[in-house]
Amino acid sequence: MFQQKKKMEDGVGLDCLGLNSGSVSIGYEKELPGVDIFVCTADPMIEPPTMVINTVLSVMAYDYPPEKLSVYLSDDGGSDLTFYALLEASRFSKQWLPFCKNFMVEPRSPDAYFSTTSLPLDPVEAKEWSSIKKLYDDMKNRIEMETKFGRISQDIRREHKGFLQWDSGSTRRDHKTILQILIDRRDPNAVDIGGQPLPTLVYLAREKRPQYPHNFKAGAMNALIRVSSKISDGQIILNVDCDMYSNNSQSVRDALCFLMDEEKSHEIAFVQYPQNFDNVTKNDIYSNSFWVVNEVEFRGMDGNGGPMYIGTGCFHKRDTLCGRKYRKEYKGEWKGRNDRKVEESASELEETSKILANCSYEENTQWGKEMGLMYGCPVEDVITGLSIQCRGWKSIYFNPDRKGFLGVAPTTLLQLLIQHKRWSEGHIQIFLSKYCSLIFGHGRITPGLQMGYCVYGLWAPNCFATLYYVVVPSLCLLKGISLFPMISSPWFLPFAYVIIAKYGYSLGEFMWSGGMLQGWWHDQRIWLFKRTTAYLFGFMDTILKLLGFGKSTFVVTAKVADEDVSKRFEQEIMEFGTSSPMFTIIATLALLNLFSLVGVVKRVVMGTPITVFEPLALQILLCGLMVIINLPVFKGLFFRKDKGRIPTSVTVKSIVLALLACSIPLY
Ligand SMILES: O=c1ccn([C@@H]2O[C@H](COP(=O)(O)OP(=O)(O)O[C@H]3O[C@H](CO)[C@@H](O)[C@H](O)[C@H]3O)[C@@H](O)[C@H]2O)c(=O)[nH]1
Ligand SMILES: [Mn+2]
Repeated sequence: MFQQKKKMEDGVGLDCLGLNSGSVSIGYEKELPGVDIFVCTADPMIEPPTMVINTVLSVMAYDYPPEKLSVYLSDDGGSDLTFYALLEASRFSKQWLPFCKNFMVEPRSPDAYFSTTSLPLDPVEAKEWSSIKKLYDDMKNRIEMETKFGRISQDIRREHKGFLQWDSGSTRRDHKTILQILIDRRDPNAVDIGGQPLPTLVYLAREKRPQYPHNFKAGAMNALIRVSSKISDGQIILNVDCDMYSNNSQSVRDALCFLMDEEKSHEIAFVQYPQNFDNVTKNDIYSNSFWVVNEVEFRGMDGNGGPMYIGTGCFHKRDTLCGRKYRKEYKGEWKGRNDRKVEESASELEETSKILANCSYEENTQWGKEMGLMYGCPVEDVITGLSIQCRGWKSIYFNPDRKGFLGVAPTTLLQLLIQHKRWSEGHIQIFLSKYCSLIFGHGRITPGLQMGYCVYGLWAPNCFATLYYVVVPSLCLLKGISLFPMISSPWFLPFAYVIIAKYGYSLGEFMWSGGMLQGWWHDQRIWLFKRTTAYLFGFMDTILKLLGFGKSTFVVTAKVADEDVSKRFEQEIMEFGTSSPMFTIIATLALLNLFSLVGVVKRVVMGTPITVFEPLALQILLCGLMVIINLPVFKGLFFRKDKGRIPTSVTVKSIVLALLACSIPLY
């Protein structure tokens, strides 16, 4: 079964275990475990409530028995706007879910569906399609109207008792736990327009107090784990970011094929889908596609014990996420534990569960250490996954043709660099902590996986090698100092081999994984920018933290942009626009190489014989490539008039810095 399911990735759609709908073995239907789905959001301004509820609706509409499905929205923004949007979604789901099921809609995020399909030909279907689209548009308008005002009107407040939980004193960072069960599957009235039951839907904003660290997404997830254990206690937990809608209504059943497999499931802790995005443009100038990560690196890890946990699109067994250690005897054991009966009424449940999301609940417990997601690391997901694997569990990477989840990738250069700073910082922190895959992982995970983690763990220190290569050879070129062997020397061969093999392989790997030549070139540019800025800052911040300065942060990636910024993203024009120190570094490095190249050209024009340049050939090549790859930077510095250009202050700073660097005497 197991191997067969894996083969599905290659398009051999096999219906393993009979779990997929419409299959023969109805018997399995009864055995299906409860699935709790956690959606995390943190800020209604940069994660618009309409986007969040599209994700919620897409996971509510999974092809899975609704009485076994519960969806929880964690709102770290503690915003009544998000709550209002969720309330609207709970009403709209009564039409949307039956529509999806009757017409086999795909994808089941209304926004994504209506923007990719047009009016169906069949008249019956067309009528339904138009009426549901109108309902959706009306709802979206209502939500956007309230979001624009930034405040919920009194009329709407009166519609639901949940709004009473926002009292005058509550702010984002200081409020008590807000918990509302919007749909209770035990309620006989919780049915859709066709009379079918609806999945449970819960809104949670855990308590926030300034004196308690809230531990960002990890803290939110742990509160969800506890609250859900009281309300639905699904044995499987799916975790998605608020922008990652479900693009495939079969994903739950697919994941269960691994998690319930008769032979192997007892050793599997989680099933991870890759991160894919639906806003990637044709040539992908910010290299958001992760071709090589998804097709090479994660498959490699999969073959060595399993991929990392990357925080979204991941199905966990509740037990293992809560700290359970692997033991051989577990085989076949967990299936028996089904459907705990909850006696309390919805409002009683709300009151008793609220306590579990209070700040003080975790004091003197193992939460954040041995239980749930681990605290203190900007990539809480990766360190948690690693510790699960070190407890003896395996994981599965599943990447079917029809993508399981689609999210929103960064649309400006700065957003991208900030995201990568967080990631590189998180990975190096793990590498330098007691959880280092080489030390802690020794004897616990396979050597292949130990090394696999190092690829990411060593991202950050890589900045130094890159900085050396983009600065020193060019400066030496300017001064006429040769660093590499002559082209005619046999010592040139190893250099030529490394360069050709490295870049030839990199291009090949990129294209085998599904990328294009242009995309690869953009990928090289982004690697350069990431290494010289994001990784450098990530490394420095880590060192500062190790020395006791600075504290953990989590800068949430924006999922919306101004109209003209989005337009430039569509047109694939690189977005600078703000004066960030990262841009000063990028521009300075570009100019420094430009000046060196100009220096060479000047000498040629002045009549210096070409032979003089032979010992400098590799440096000229490197410097020339640096100038070409930085063309968008020069455009941003000197040739653009739009708001996305490099700001004048950055231009001035970088020119001064580059000139200073060029005037350093080297002997
Ligand atoms: O205090 C916080 C901060 C963030 N989030 C949520 O965490 C998710 C991820 O945040 P985002 O800004 O989108 O970060 P990304 O860089 O896109 O996230 C990737 O990397 C993170 C770790 O760095 C993981 O947590 C994510 O799951 C993974 O998708 C979002 O849904 C946020 O709403 C919270 O719930 N609380
Ligand atoms: Mn994200």
